[in-house]
Amino acid sequence: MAADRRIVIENCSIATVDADDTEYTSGHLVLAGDRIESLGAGKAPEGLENVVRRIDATGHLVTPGLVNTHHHFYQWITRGLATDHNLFDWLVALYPTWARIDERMTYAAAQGSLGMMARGGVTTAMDHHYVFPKGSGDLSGSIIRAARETGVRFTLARGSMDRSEKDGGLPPDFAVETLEGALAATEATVDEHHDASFGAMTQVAVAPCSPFSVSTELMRQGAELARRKGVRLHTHGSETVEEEQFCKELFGMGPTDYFESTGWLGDDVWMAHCVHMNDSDIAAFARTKTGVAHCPSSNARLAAGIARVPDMLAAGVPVGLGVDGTASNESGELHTELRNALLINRLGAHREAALNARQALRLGTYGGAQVLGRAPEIGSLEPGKLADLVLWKLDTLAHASIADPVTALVLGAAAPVTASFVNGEQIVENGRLLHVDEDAIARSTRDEARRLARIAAQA
Ligand SMILES: Nc1nc2[nH]c(O)nc2c(=O)[nH]1
Repeated sequence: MAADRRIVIENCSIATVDADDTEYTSGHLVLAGDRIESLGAGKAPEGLENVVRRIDATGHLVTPGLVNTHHHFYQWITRGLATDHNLFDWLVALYPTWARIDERMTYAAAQGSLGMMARGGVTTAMDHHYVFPKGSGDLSGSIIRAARETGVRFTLARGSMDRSEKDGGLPPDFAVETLEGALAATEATVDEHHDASFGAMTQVAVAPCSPFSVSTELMRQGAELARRKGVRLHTHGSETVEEEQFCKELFGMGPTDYFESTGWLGDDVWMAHCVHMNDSDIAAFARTKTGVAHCPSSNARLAAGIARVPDMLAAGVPVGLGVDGTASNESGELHTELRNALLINRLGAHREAALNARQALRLGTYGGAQVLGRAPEIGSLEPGKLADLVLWKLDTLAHASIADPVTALVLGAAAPVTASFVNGEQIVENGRLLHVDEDAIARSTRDEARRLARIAAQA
């Protein structure tokens, strides 16, 4: 949209998620080009020029677009398998299938994962992709293409594994890359796809998978590579008691100390899960501003435990929310994670207000932007920020009797998305994706899931 073309949204509740948690019961927003030009209480100012569209958003809450901070898109075509396993057993059951993915499968799975999230209010997504079978094609390119087509802002965390069974790791030997191959391919992906500019639609992070699937050398050199290139670092950390035991046996220390010893704490790092953290681990994350991708549904599905999010927030740790891969969170939705984060953390802390609705919304918006390093641009509704926002319909049977819109959004049923914008461009209307064919994606994900199951069964 040209910079002088304006969209006016009026008559809505607004939760800005700015530093003061400013909210308007009945307000307006003016979008100009790709930015939020102004917002406030009451009607938009009279006499605005070049208004190309006026949206009467009566009955809606407008929030910043949701930001997903941890996912594995390829798992969209292996949902519903190994349903009663803990993390290590689940991984061992699924690695042989995952090691057979190819470019067509990865593209379809990325379309499915992105489509499901975008329909539910996600405007910024990430994919931690760490399985690169030999001869499987341009997997990273196919994932980035799917993100561009869907219209969401995107971070590809180029993952890798090089510690297989023969080196004491968990993955089978045929599922991993070499140290040199993983580093070279990661660097090439950064060079080809990373955009460091304000408002970038595609960024790349360096993302070796986890302590039990990655050599210490790949952790160290991966961190050096990321810092040389000025990109962020991502990995799984402290997810289960088994991982903690693994680290103590192999490295003689717990996961957080191991990460610190390999250069993996810092304000350019975010880690998924962080369930098994003691006080000194949380203090180390807070001191270094290392971010956390909290994935409550996946942690429950894999019986991993409950991350100490209220303690992390109190200590000043940046925390966002993650769907996680859909082989461990079949719903694939982020808006339900707002509710699950609130409920699960109250259970974990045994405290009624351990996390409230506004904190949950902040985790899914500004917190996510912080951990992805995008907080100057997105995550809150403020003049000058990019126009990434969602109109949630709260005036139907599901929500109309709840007076407070943020409570309705977080604690109520999953709210319908009337419209969702990225850079001021609409990508969702009435819960349907505008730029891609949802029904065609449903068919191709079904077909690719079946093809993968067939190939894996024959291997
Ligand atoms: N929840 C998940 N944890 C993981 N650890 C690891 O090494 N891979 C995974 C994964 O796919 N999901």
